[in-house]
Amino acid sequence: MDKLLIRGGRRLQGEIRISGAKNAALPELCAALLTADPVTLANVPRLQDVSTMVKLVQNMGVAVDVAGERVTLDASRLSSPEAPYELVKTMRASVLALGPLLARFGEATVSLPGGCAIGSRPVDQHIKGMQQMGAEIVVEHGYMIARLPRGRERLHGAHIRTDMVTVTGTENFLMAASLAEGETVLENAAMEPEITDLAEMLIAMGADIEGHGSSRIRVRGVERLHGCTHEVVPDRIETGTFLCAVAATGGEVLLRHGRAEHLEAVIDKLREAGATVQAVEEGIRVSAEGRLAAQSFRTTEYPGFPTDMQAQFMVLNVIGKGASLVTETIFENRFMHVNELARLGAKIQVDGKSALIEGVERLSGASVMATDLRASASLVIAGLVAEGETMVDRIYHLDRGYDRMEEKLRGIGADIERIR
Ligand SMILES: CC(=O)N[C@H]1[C@@H](OP(=O)(O)OP(=O)(O)OC[C@H]2O[C@@H](n3ccc(=O)[nH]c3=O)[C@H](O)[C@@H]2O)O[C@H](CO)[C@@H](O)[C@@H]1O
Ligand SMILES: C=C(OP(=O)(O)O)C(=O)O
Repeated sequence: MDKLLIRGGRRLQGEIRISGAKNAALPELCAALLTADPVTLANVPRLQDVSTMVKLVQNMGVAVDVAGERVTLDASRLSSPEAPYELVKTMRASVLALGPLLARFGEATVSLPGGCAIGSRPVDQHIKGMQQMGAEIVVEHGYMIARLPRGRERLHGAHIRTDMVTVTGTENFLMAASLAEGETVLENAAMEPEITDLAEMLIAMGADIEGHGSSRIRVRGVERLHGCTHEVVPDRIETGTFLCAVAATGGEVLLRHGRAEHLEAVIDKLREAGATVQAVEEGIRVSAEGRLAAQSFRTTEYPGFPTDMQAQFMVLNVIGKGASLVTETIFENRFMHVNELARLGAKIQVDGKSALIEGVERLSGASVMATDLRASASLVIAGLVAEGETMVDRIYHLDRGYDRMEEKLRGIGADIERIR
């Protein structure tokens, strides 16, 4: 199992190129199932989840050609509309196959994703929404088995109001509604930039969508969608992770292609902490010196502070001046990094949904274990500032969602190597 060895204490200086967003690329790979024409995605990040999604659609019979960051998919023929447990268990986003399969082929068998390290993560809203659009769904032997009633060829439009804001739920409904008969209105829709990016791709395929980026989206179904070429939006969470890394170590870095307008809640907190963050033509420029001021925050849906940035920003608080309170409102178990950060010298007390952090002047290197994707990223940032050596184990979590993170960090002066 690969590990990362980090020798902390280096300033970060230079330039990093931000990759395409994992959480946009994954639904967009599934959107290729909606058409018999070839679809090309550009700026696809090279990471494990993308390889898993490619495997998932190949397993259904989709022809996929991967050429660096360009992926072309041809779903003209499908052998089996199924997402098996073996693939779904490693990547929850596999549930995104449900909407497109049902919409185009009228049937889908998708393994229930189950829980993961950060929480229970049910898919009841996905099921309810698809049922409202006319699908018959039974859950048996750990699978959602979905089909259209006898005599029906397409899903139908519906008025869907989810009980909570769900990102992949909104994406599943958007894809399904694009090929459904009639109009669908999504209330309480997620507003994340990845939703907007997916909607723009679907529009380029011929879909009729209005209101994406707001909490009310209207989709008028069309009979067929055609191929397109679409460039995946830059990854705001990768961008935020590197912003926090530079703010923690000190230095000056340009994050090429980073989009400040997608990260306002994080950037506001970084500025309040004392970092300089500027939106420039090429991306985002960040610089910081010395200890910053700890910042309290609570995670909420976009445009609030993203839960996917909670663990990384917490490191700034751990080494920041003063006390801070971090509240996680999206997932019930997203403080797995706390005990590992404590091994490096962090002072954090968790009480239910909140973590009370008392800033310390220094961290000292130790062996730590990654427990989930963003927890891994927080341990890497902590390792970059800790004195001495930090070994981060189980970095397969990190590889799931970061495109060659250690190479990018080495490029800006970090002392970090992968031990195989
Ligand atoms: C591939 C992808 O894009 N993943 C992101 C997506 O995950 P994902 O789409 O899985 O997260 P959701 O937005 O659906 O989850 C939000 C909350 O709703 C709950 N819920 C959701 C659906 C459902 O049917 N029932 C239910 O109870 C979840 O357990 C969670 O507490 O949004 C999360 C919240 O921004 C991010 O952390 C993930 O990085
Ligand atoms: C939680 C995340 O991803 P996923 O939904 O794929 O588990 C994440 O990207 O931080």
